Amino acid sequence: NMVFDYPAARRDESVVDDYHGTKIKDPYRWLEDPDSNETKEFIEAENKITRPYLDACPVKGEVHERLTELWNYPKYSSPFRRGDRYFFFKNTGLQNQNVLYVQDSLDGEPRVFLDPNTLSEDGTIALSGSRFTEDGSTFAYGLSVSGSDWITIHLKDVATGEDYPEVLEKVKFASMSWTKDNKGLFYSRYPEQTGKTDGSETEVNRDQKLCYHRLNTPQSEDVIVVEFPEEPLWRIGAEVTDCGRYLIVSPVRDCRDNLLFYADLSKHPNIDGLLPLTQIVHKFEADYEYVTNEGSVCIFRTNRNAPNYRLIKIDLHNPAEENWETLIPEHQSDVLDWASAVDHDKLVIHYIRDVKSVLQLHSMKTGELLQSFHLDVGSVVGFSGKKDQTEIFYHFMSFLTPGVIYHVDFTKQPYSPTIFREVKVKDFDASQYEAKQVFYSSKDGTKVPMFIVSKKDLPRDGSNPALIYGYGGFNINIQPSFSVTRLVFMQHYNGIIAIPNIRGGGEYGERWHNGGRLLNKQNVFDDFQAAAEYLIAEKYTRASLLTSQGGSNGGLLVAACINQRPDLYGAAIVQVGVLDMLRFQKFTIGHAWVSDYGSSDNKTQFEYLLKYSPLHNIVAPVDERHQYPATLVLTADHDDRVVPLHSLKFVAELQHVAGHSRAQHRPLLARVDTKAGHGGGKPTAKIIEEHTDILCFMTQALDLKFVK
Ligand SMILES: O=C(NCC(=O)N1CCC[C@H]1C(=O)O)OCc1ccccc1
Repeated sequence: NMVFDYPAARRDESVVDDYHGTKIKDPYRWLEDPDSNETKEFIEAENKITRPYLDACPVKGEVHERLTELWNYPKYSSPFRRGDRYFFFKNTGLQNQNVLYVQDSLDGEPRVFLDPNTLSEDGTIALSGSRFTEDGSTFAYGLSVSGSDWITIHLKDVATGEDYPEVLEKVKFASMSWTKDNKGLFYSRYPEQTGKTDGSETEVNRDQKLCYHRLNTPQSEDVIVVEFPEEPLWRIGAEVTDCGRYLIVSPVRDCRDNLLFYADLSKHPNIDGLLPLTQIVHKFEADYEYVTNEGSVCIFRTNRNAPNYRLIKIDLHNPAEENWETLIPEHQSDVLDWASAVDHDKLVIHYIRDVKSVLQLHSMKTGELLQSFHLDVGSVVGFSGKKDQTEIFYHFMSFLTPGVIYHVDFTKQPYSPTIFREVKVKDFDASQYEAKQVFYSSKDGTKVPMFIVSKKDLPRDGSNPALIYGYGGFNINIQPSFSVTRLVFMQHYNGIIAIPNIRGGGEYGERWHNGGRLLNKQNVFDDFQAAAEYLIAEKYTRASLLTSQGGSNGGLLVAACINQRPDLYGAAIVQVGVLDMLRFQKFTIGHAWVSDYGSSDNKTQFEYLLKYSPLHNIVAPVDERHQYPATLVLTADHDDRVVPLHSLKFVAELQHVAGHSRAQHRPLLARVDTKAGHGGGKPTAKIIEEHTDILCFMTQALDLKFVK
């Protein structure tokens, strides 16, 4: 094995924090300053050892070439009507950013409406959020640079394609919603702050305001319409109702539960100051999401007294909870994932049943089931339709289906879906592969579902490399999806893909989320470890051929799991991970994550966090069996969702504690990208580079054979 000369990063033993009486050292605190020369030199030194290791992979060329040719298939979004035009996103295959097209009819000649690829040479400027006016005459769109969460909002005249002169700045986590008179836009923004706001800064995001922008005026004339000055960490969501009369305001303080207010816009034809709000939900106890309304009666999707979610009706003119009515009651096992009004009096409802998508049509008046739309095993990954439209489109995908877009025309009975568009991947024969779902037992006996995908008829003798991917948090559901990179791993390495739907996610509603957060967080790691043990016990693979992979909260998962059970994995891929659990809330939007993690400001939660925080639980391997798996930590300089300092401090500590141990032969490396962020909006070229490096890391670390 190559011996690694890890950078000798300075350890400042003088940095000691006192958490409720417990002293905790933080010797790499200096790595929290992204602008210091010392930090820049550290990053350079890390890339200097990682780059040669990855480039030494003998099959790097083949992997890159194979990823590129498989990636090169046309990708489409569902078409959507705005005003009297249709729009859809398309990528011919290798374009860095998807292109927005417009057509005058579904089979009309598509014309480029907005091509973000023209905005930068390297594709690092991405479209991030957009909203058409009700009449489809104006298009508000956000642009993000180098993967940052910060966007600037631009306004385009749809007929001429010309941008209005103003640009809205200091926007992040913005809900955008036009008034139905097409004259102005509600959006959320942060105040001017000292220092950079380009996504490379780590300052806390605070004091978000809801503003109203009149089209064709400078941002300086915008009006603050809603603010909660005594709650600097709240983010303010807002949406104009379908009828245009009300503004629904939903403040959120972390990543679950919101309050509800509304403003009656009919009483304020001139929006020139703070809007008087009527509060209808007064406590952070549940999620409430506006679906549609009929007059003053609004339909919300909520988990209030319904962990699997339900639809309720709230009359804004009589909003007390005792007057709320249930429109669609909670299903005892299916999770109500989203609902959308269509064709005036119907609702399209998406359920998740054992991690698979179910799509149904219900009556908006009675809630009764009208019909189901048949789906194969897989996921609905896109949808378009509106209350006043008589058609819908939905986009289906699965592990072995790259994408099918269905169309339902409600002007014709029966409502039967037709295939609007089906994409194929060159020389991919799905019949060579199989995707199945198994249920395995976790440490506490909980049954956890797991998808296993691979070539058919692989030997069950532990000789196959496997890749186990997890997330486990924030009520997020990891449903089946099509991935070219996983296809390369299956096709050319005889690899097995395993995706356990571990607790912390929302696959089984709020109970599943609660079972994997706060003081239950260890269940998430136990579920993941049990999945790895299952794969080994069932002889799908063996520890030395098993790679674990996760990003962000999933990066935390992978890092915590290799600390606790380094013997279970041959390699570990820790992408943009949350790794310093004692300090995450101090940077950018980290404070929003306390709903899943708790906070070190709370003694009980501190003691729990300290037990699994990746940065604080690195131990030197006592023997080769307990050496860390080959570990690749990835981050990027404009990640302002999970700031890079997490990865830098973690890899410095890992190299210091484990890297210098005689028992540690496997590499412990960091790959720090530039002009890149948390992942959203990443150009295709950068994605292919990164996935090539990950497959090359696995090839080198596990000595895998690439078969043609
Ligand atoms: O922080 C998150 N989401 C959670 C998130 O991005 N997390 C949570 C942990 C690390 C990282 C991840 O897993 O991607 O989004 C910011 C936001 C904007 C508006 C309203 C609420 C929240």
